Amino acid sequence: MSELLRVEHVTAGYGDSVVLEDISFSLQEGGSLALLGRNGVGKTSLIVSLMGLTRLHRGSIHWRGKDLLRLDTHERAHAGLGWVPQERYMFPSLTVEEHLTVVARPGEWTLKKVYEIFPRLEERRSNMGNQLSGGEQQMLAIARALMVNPSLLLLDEPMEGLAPIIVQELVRVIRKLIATSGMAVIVVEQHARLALSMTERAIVLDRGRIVHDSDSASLMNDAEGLNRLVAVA
Ligand SMILES: Nc1ncnc2c1ncn2[C@@H]1O[C@H](COP(=O)(O)OP(=O)(O)OP(=O)(O)O)[C@@H](O)[C@H]1O
Repeated sequence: MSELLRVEHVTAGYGDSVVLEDISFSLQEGGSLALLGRNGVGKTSLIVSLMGLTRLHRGSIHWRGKDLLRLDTHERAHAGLGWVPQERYMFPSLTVEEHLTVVARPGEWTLKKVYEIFPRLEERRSNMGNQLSGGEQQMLAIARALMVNPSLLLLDEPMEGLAPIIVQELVRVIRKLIATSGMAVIVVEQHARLALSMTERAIVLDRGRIVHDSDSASLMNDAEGLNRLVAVA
């Protein structure tokens, strides 16, 4: 597998304030990474930095060997970064199906295939964005990102605020995406064990720095370390 993303010594923030310091990691095509850490340590800031929405003070980001920093957010999306933000940004005046078709780009992911993995969205295809439950909105947010046919899916706390049964359903879908789609995934999650169970590798942030980098299975098996790093229940 070849390298998809390489982040080197990235220091970034908002205006003059620095919230990420000296971040380095890489991701292979089709790879999966859990991005963990307590509240406010910089997980979302790292995701939005990949999309070009923070101020980069130092460092470099390469995408398939090319300088990603030269591209604006829109161009990064076109290059294959599929971002599912924490806020789901549904449009009240569009139906489920319209949300999906307006962004569609050619590739493996079609309306039919997206409905296969999210049958609930097919049932709701004519409902408006504001007529969906939180879980359905999250499914639609992921489905919408898939319709763009990204090479990397960035999931920012996809399970947040969802009922356990919906969490189970989403975990099943995300596992399947990671295992079978050839698409790379970075998942930010408060539920550390859940994220570790879905991914190959994990990094943990603390106050804007990477304090742990390993394969997900070994962090999962290190209950004490995991508790120290992310204070899991
Ligand atoms: N738009 C912004 N402008 C200024 N500071 C921000 C902005 N967004 C986040 N921050 C600050 O950056 C730091 C990291 O926040 P971030 O949201 O990246 O952390 P997080 O790990 O994703 O937290 P959470 O789990 O609560 O979402 C925090 O101190 C936060 O206050």
